[in-house]
Amino acid sequence: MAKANVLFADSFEKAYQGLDATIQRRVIDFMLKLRKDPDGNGLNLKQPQGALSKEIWTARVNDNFRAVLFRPTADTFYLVTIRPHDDAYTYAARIVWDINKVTGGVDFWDHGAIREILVRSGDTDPGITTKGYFDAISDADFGKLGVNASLVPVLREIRSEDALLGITETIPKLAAQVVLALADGHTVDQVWEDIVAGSKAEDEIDPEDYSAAAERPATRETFAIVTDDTEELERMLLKPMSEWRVYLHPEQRKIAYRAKPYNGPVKVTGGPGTGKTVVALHRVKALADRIPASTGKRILLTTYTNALSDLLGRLLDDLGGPELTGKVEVLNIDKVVRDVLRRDSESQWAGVEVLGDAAIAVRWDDVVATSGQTSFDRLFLISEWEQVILAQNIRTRDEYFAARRSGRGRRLTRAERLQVWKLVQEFERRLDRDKAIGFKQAAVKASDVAATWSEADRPYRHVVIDEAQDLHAAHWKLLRALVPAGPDDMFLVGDTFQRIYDNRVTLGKLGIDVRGGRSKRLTLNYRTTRQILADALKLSGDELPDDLDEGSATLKGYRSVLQGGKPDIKGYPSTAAELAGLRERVRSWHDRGIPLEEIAVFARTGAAALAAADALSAAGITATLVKSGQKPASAASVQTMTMHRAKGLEFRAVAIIGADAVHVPLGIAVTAETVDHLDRRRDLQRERSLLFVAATRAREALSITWAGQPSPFLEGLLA
Ligand SMILES: Nc1ncnc2c1ncn2[C@@H]1O[C@H](COP(=O)(O)OP(=O)(O)OP(=O)(O)O)[C@@H](O)[C@H]1O
Repeated sequence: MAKANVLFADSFEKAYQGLDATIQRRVIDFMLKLRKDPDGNGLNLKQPQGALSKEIWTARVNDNFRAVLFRPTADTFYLVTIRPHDDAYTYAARIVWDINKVTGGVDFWDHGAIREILVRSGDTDPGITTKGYFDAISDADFGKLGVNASLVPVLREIRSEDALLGITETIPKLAAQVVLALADGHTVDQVWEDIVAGSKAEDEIDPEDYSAAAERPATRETFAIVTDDTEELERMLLKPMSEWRVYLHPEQRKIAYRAKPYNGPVKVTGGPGTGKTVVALHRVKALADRIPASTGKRILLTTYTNALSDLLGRLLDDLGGPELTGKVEVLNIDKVVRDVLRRDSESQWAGVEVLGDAAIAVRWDDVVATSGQTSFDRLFLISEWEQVILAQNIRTRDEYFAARRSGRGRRLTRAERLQVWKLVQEFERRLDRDKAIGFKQAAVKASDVAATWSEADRPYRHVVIDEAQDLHAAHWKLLRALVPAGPDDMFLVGDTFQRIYDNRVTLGKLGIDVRGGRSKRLTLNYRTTRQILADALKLSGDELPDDLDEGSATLKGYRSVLQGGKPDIKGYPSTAAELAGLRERVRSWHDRGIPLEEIAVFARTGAAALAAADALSAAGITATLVKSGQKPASAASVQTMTMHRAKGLEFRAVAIIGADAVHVPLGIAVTAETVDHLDRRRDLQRERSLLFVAATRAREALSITWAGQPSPFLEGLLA
């Protein structure tokens, strides 16, 4: 007999994880039995009385627990949840099933719960005169947006925000996003464009054909398929809850698993928490699946910092284990640079010290101090060196005289250019003397080396890049040269709203052309609650950053469907009082059940992050200062770190401290107006982005505090 087709929903996985190990084993047995012989003894399939769908059943897991399932055909089973006996029957009687008319995916929802929410929030009270949220939306529009017709009458009854938010937690995910966007005032056309169009089924939808529906991406977002491999099944169910490994949103799946090769580089942008890293990881998997294991590490996965490349390596292992990691080199960009220089016998790499930004800054200070001039300060010179001279790989004075200085605010006369050139020469001479090199300089050298390689010598077949917004032009030239130009050569994800280093590029000019439908944007945030997101957006300011090319980036349609409490935004009279407040806040988060390692404290400076760790430790709360380049502590400990270090991470609760007018923006990181007004604008924007990055690391709880005057960037929040 052919085996039954069994799928399980994310809600089933969640229920499974809440059970004791002995019951979990029974659940696995139950699933395998269901697949082998659904009508056999022991499963005790029964239909609840008064159920809303006649295909709803419950089945025996053990004496106390039953599974709730949907059986549209004799041999297809969709598992929804596992509950104690009576509960399972009650729940089963209230759920509704359908094939979505737009996505073709299988939808289900708890219809009984919706009614209860409306009653509880008073929205159904007779005599209520408040207008409904959706009075202006026609039934046909709801239908066009994939909202099931039987949901529309209840949606029309929603009058309060409470009911709105409660109901969006019980209806199918796509409908929830549509409803929230409409409630936020987005037009039907916008909602179609931003939310629904990407999930539309590619084939014709037969409203009765649950076998075809099971195959569609929209179904696979919510359901995973049960195979006969017990170990794999256990692994899927037992893994810590990270839904993204199993269920990609169709918008994400389409990008990561496109069957046809992309005809060149692909760029994926999107606000914080939209799953860019997740898409990059799945893209790596999709590409790896197409190459044989025997060919070695033919995919490069890279990002800006070491800490993030470590994290990517771990996530990749989670996603595909050794079979996948055996095909992928995961390196941060500076290691990629070293790797290339090491391959080249002429680059005389041995014994050269590579200097980070802080060491470079100190050395520039020395050059400025001994130069006897006051026209150019350190910040200006670093910018000119990195963003003009290194970015264009300028080698001679004449090249510098002829160079375009686009993006620079201060015009230079020929005499001034000569003066700058001499200072740069002096700076580089001193580095040479000390056998040292800056990271970006090393990248320029490496890209020169790689540019001499023949197509056949390029080491990778695919390059995938995370946090693309922070890479320097020399990094891009290098990456471009590591992979032969052609289908699926480069795949990059990033968000210029989160740019926190001073690197700006126009990819098109660096030989990375992402036109022709190869620029994608993700808009749904999976990390942060709506409440936190709304406040974080007020920090990001009005200025729109570039899109890594000649256009502007946008956060249009950016949204979350998660709910939570309002962030705590608060000033204190002194730093001591602020730290005392921090201790209390951390305690209360911990008392609420948030483990210490899921709580983070971010500050603009290392000194303030250290002070926070000390203050917490002194109060008996275990806390660790995580330095740049270090891994976060794995033990139960609050993590304190700078905002720079926080990039790419996430925590259940985040406290941002020291958001005062002196430290945010940080004076020494901002060019004076008189030196270069464009640099100043960018520096301020970067400081703002830091705060935005820090705030968007929070999943459930966020506080932003300061002592004395609040940061000017908090203005929108405090208004
Ligand atoms: N389809 C999905 N289903 C469930 N969770 C998801 C999904 N996609 C992403 N997530 C979760 O959302 C969070 C954010 O994802 P990710 O880190 O990939 O976002 P990002 O866009 O790279 O964020 P940032 O730019 O802020 O670093 C992670 O916890 C991830 O596991």
